[in-house]
Amino acid sequence: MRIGIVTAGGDCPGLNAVIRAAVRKGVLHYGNEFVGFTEGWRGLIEDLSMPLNLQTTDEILSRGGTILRSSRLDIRQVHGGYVKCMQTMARHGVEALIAIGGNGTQAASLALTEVGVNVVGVPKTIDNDLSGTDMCFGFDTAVNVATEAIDRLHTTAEAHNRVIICEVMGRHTGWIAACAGLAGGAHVIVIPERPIDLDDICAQVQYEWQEGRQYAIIVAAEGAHLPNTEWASPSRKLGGIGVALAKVIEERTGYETRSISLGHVQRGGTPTAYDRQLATRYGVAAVDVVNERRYGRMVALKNSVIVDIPLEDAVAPPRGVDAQLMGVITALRPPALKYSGLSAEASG
Ligand SMILES: Nc1ncnc2c1ncn2[C@@H]1O[C@H](COP(=O)(O)OP(=O)(O)O)[C@@H](O)[C@H]1O
Ligand SMILES: O=P(O)(O)OC[C@H]1O[C@](O)(COP(=O)(O)O)[C@@H](O)[C@@H]1O
Ligand SMILES: [Mg+2]
Repeated sequence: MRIGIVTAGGDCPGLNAVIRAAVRKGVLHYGNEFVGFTEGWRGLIEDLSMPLNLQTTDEILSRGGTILRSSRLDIRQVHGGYVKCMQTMARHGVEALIAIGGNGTQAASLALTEVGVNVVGVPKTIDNDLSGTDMCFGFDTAVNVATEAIDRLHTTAEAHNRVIICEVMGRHTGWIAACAGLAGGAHVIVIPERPIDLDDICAQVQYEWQEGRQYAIIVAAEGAHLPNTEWASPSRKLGGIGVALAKVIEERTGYETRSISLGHVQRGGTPTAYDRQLATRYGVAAVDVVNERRYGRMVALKNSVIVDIPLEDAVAPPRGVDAQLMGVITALRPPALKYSGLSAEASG
């Protein structure tokens, strides 16, 4: 059987590990042949491809990004987009497609499945919020990068008696903020699942001064909503919430506040060992499902075991930070803090 592979949406570390594993299992155990469609769905629409075999996928396990490149090109905006994808697959003699991507990619895969294309999905999003799976590869790497940054921010914040805000990725959900914030000992964690309560944040910051620490680290997911500002809408352009928060926190508390945004540093570079092994397990499972001809499925991690689920389950609303993790965050702070207005020592 000839199988196509595509990577679409934002990249994340581990995409190459999935590709390598799928190709190795497929070639060595099923006699499959592979073709890689490049630049996301553009590759299928415009017939852009590269050979995938044991040689072209050698030595890519630890490499970040994707040898297939990626894009957010929207098939729905291309006239006859789905038909063009089918025609490209037919031209290459491809019977089935492995689509590695997030909610958008899985939605496109579902639409292709509905018009008769054989697709198996592999879950990918740095935000770790894809429905139907407990974990996406790339997330662990991002959490490690963010944690190291937060560790470093502690010492410089302490040296200058400052509040420092670290803005991390997380469009709809705050998994990176929550996990890196906990791992890095952040004093405040701000996530999109809960509207920002400025009084509460300022109260937590003041607490760090009252207790004698005299500095504070805030980790904020870039998708967090700041009510009554341009950062209120869930559909706004991402980026900038840290700067906005820094201004208002400094005004309200009187403490000098800085903000940094980690941005795409979180998505670049080599995957952690955890992400390499998870991505490899997904790649092997995907090629197994394809060879069993069980299409319209996405491989997933459930309770530490790789399973496969209907694509319909993957396109459900994003999976937010769960109540237990929220409970851990609140367990580490005093229960009833109250913002007492601009602090005397800061204003004086
Ligand atoms: N509801 C949808 N139906 C069909 N295709 C979609 C849908 N949403 C997104 N896509 C396609 O999937 C691509 C990747 O989606 P995007 O959200 O950018 O990345 P990801 O797959 O990581 O979520 C989009 O550019 C678009 O072509
Ligand atoms: O790569 P872009 O287009 O700048 O998008 C950045 C955003 O994409 C994400 O990395 C994840 O989005 P996807 O899962 O759709 O790829 C967000 O966390 C991030 O803020
Ligand atoms: Mg998406």
